[in-house]
Amino acid sequence: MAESLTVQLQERSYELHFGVDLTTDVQARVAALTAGGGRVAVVTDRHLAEAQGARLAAMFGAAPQIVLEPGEETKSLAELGRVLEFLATAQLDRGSTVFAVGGGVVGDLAGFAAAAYLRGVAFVQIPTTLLAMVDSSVGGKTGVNLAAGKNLAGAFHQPAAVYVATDFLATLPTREFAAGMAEVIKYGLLGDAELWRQLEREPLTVQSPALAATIRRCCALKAKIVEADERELAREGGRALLNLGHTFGHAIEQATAYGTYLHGEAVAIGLCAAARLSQRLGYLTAAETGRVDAVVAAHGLPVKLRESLPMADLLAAMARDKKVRGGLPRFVVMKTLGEAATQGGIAPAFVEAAFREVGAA
Ligand SMILES: NC(=O)c1ccc[n+]([C@@H]2O[C@H](COP(=O)([O-])OP(=O)(O)OC[C@H]3O[C@@H](n4cnc5c(N)ncnc54)[C@H](O)[C@@H]3O)[C@@H](O)[C@H]2O)c1
Ligand SMILES: O=C(O)C(=O)C[C@@H](O)[C@H](O)[C@H](O)COP(=O)(O)O
Ligand SMILES: [Zn+2]
Repeated sequence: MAESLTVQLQERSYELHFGVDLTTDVQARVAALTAGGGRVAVVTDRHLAEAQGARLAAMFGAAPQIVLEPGEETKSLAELGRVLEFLATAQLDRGSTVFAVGGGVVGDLAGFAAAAYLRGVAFVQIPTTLLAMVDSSVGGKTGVNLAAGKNLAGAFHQPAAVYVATDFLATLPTREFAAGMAEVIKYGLLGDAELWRQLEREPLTVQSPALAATIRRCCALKAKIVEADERELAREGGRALLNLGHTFGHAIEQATAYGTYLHGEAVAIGLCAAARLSQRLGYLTAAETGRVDAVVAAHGLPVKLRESLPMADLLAAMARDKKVRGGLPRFVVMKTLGEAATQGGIAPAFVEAAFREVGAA
């Protein structure tokens, strides 16, 4: 039996359903949609289709399906065009629903396609990676990368529902599970000291009895933040707090052309850099920075760049961060381990020093 949680956003409110399998719940939704005359189409990727093809067939039967190549390169304008053409060929109308079944790449791309197709159709998220379960399937940020930078084109488009079936994780590679843990660690650091202490006491694994409850806890925290600042408009704090570690992390992803680090790995290094910046600003002690490194490493994630990257490339990428205002960067810093804040006016030397300490040249 699925447990649920509502993301309260007036007419855009929706349920997150948590459980194991959830095939019958998804079948029931598809049946209700089609009985009402709606069409459905499925966007997924090749790894998932290979690992969970039987489950996809059980959920969606003969519904039109597009299988994308896995990987961050798929979050592109070219692939967006392909998905839009697929939706048109499948003759989806305004009463139709797109199902995004996969990790954050599928969810971000399919969600953006759903936002753009016919100027907006419904979409449902079925996250199949840890990262997508705790973060990308919730909150309605959709989009693709541009040559100029990460997530530079997109839309806020909330899903109609999210089905979090944790047993999808049984086939997820270990490296991908660890990447999802970077976002879990982020939640602990930005606003859940109890979760942070739990991760410090004992690293979370795919076998942990606490895993399902931890996924729900992260979703509940994200839901609260999104409910308060859906479009990231707050002058301070607000939804931008979910960007902890990302100003550095996105710069690392972009400077390596998305080919070296998974998003979660880049965020992990970004969290370690953000801790160093927070230390320089007088918020964290050296011992606390060490504790951030220790938890990141204990979850199989990098604390430093494997190979040095030119500072100029990283700073150029940071200049395109969405938190920049009037040409000036803003950062998410840790006031303590469990509380974050946004801050502008930080000396560039502090930022560069933090980046150097995690391996930038
Ligand atoms: N929209 C948001 O709020 C938000 C939040 C965080 C991250 N993101 C974005 O999400 C993306 C990263 O998502 P991700 O970490 O899920 O990566 P991903 O979507 O690339 O999936 C990771 C890999 O796991 C495979 N896979 C997925 N589910 C599987 C399963 N159950 N069994 C076997 N293999 C499976 C995929 O094919 C892929 O190879 C990045 O583009 C990032 O920017 C978006
Ligand atoms: O939902 C949010 O808000 C986030 O910032 C979550 C991040 O984990 C995620 O990586 C997001 O895609 C970053 O968005 P961006 O606006 O910095 O591109
Ligand atoms: Zn992220």
